[in-house]
Amino acid sequence: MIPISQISPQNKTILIVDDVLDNLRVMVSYLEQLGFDVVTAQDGEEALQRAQFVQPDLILLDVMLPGIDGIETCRRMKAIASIQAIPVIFMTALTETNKKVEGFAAGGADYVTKPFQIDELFARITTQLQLQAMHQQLALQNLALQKEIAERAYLDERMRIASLAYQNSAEGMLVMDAANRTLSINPAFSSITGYALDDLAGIDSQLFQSNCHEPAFYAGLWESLRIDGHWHGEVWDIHKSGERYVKWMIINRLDNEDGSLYGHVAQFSDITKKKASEELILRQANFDELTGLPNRRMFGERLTQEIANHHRVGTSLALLFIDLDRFKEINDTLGHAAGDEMLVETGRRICALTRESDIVARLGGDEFIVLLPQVKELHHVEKIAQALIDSLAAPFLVDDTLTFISASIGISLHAGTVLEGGELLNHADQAMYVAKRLGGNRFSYFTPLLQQAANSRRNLINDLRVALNANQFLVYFQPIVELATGRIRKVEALVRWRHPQRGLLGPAEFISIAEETGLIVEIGNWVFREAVRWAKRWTSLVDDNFQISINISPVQLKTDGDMIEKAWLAYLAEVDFPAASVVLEITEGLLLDDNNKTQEKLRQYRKTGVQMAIDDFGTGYSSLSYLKKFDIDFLKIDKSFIHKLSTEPNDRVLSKAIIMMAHQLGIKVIAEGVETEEQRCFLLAAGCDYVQGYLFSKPLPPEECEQLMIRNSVAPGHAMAI
Ligand SMILES: Nc1nc2c(ncn2[C@@H]2O[C@H](COP(=O)(O)O[C@H]3[C@@H](O)[C@H](n4cnc5c(=O)[nH]c(N)nc54)O[C@@H]3COP(=O)(O)O)[C@@H](O)[C@H]2O)c(=O)[nH]1
Repeated sequence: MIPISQISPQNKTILIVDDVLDNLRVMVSYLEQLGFDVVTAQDGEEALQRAQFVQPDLILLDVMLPGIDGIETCRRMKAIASIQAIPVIFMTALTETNKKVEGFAAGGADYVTKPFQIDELFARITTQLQLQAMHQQLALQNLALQKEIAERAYLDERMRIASLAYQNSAEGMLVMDAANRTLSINPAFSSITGYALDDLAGIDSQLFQSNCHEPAFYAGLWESLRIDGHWHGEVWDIHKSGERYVKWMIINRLDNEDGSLYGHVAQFSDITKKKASEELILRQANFDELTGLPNRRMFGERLTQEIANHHRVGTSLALLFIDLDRFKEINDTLGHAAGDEMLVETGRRICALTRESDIVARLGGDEFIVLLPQVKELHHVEKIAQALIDSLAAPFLVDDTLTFISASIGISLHAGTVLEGGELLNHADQAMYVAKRLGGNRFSYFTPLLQQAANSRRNLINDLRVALNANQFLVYFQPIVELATGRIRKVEALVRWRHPQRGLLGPAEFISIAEETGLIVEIGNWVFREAVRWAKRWTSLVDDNFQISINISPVQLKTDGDMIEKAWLAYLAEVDFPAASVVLEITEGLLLDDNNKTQEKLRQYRKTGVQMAIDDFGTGYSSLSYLKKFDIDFLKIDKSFIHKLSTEPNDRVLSKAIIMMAHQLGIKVIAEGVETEEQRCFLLAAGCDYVQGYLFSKPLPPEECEQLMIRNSVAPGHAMAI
């Protein structure tokens, strides 16, 4: 409570509302003498405006006013938020007793009766000001109190949430004092470690010291906590049951307000299962499931490391590529389980003959590899290779049966020259094939000659990559002649590569590389468009039944899923060339391909109207039943067959039989490689439909082929060779 004596008129403003000017003058002069600031108003409306504008500390309000009286003025003041707290003292006449009661009801704080004693007026003013000051003080205290309550509630809520999180966290938590005694643990701690608070309370927890790690590990941990106040990492620990587990743990130092150590808080999660599954994934990615040996991926990594090492240290390293001879037969005759058993035993025998520093891996199938990282003498490599061959030639006991197998080993050496791992492996692979070609059960080195072939192959691959954009491909055409009339009815498109250094190359020199590298897809698409472009031009020279034969590689079919449906048919529509005028030449192998997708694809092509020819018939399975199944239009008897017609009576019989059976199946026959008049006559007599070969023409550049066709259309002949 502020004593009255402390209420000073200084800086206190009083609004006097009275319509009698004399009254106003007397009161203003008196109150100003006492030190108050005074403002005046002469009616209720003016009083309301001034009060809001001036914000006085107290209002002296006459009851009797013109317009709205003092009671109503007070009532309106109490309804205005900005001034409703200002105390109002009514000034009443002696006779207005009833007005006093009304004044209190309207919100008045006090009253003075006119004519008033000056001392009484002062006493009432200061009392109201004092009360006002007390109200304000109380309001402030109230505000502070409310703030404190809100803060406390906020802190309580935070504590509640923290406690909920602590109790329900999936991570184990532990709080320790400065002497590492356990103060508190949460339920997850107990479920991960098996320990309850009673087991640990007050005891030096030794939490971080299960001795699963070397002492230096724990020393490092404590050192980090001491210096950084923080540590995190993987810790192996022992569950109360005695089982080992691994956890991911974060430890933080807790300080008192003065900076001294309070203790530590540790939180951790059990990562044993996660780690085990990570290890399993890593194992599956890097090791062969059957033999447990490193797989191709891991071997590749180790080889790269060893080559880098080799450059640093300057030693030689050797790769031994081991492939079992006739392993397929074992699988086919004894079954895959027996094959697997042999592979496991093969891995064991190889490991038994190598040192720990050597790397043994299974690349897949029956291919194993040994890397000898520090080769000092060549004869040492040979000794190991021979020992491996001898060991693998020893009988295997599979299913209580003694089984024999042998191995071919290719050796590549890395000494001096800078080679990449893949290249080294490739060399060993090539050398292994040489050993195989020599009969197997032996080893062979990667030689300079093989090296030369490998280099030239690599160059050819590089050249092939740019050949298409450099317009180096050409299409030659070879006529296919109707035997009965001697007329050219079809031409076969045959690709050529005009190599900038090596001249004109035939497909035998680059198609297999194009297939291996996948470039055959782009090349094949280009050949198709080029062939169709010329064929369209030639249809008018021959007739509407004129056809263009285009070779298609199995790789094209397998790589570019909907090549024919999309690109080729769209091109035919674009240039308005009928699908039925295109014959796709495929090999018999494709029909026998177990892959349902390939077979389905062939059937779909057939539905588009494109015709199908089986190329090189007679060199493979020669299965006529497949031809019917796939609705084949033409069968091309292979040139090797035709070339032997004059010398091999059996081939003559077979050729006749093939032609007859094909006709019975509604398939037309084309004989390839017809070089002599004798062959032509025989084929004519045997009822063959078409012939193709040097007797009529070699494959020709398009312009020359066109000239030949013009001549042939005028004078069909038997021998047209130019
Ligand atoms: N995927 C693709 N493969 C293609 C493409 N172009 C060709 N090829 C394949 O290459 C094979 C060899 O073709 P090529 O060297 O052009 O040989 C052809 C003829 O020159 C040759 N032939 C023709 N007549 C005779 C002959 O009387 N004697 C003889 N010794 N050889 C002759 O045969 C080849 C054509 O035969 P074929 O294709 O079997 O009808 C070629 O076979 C295709 O497989 C291509 O664009 N894509």
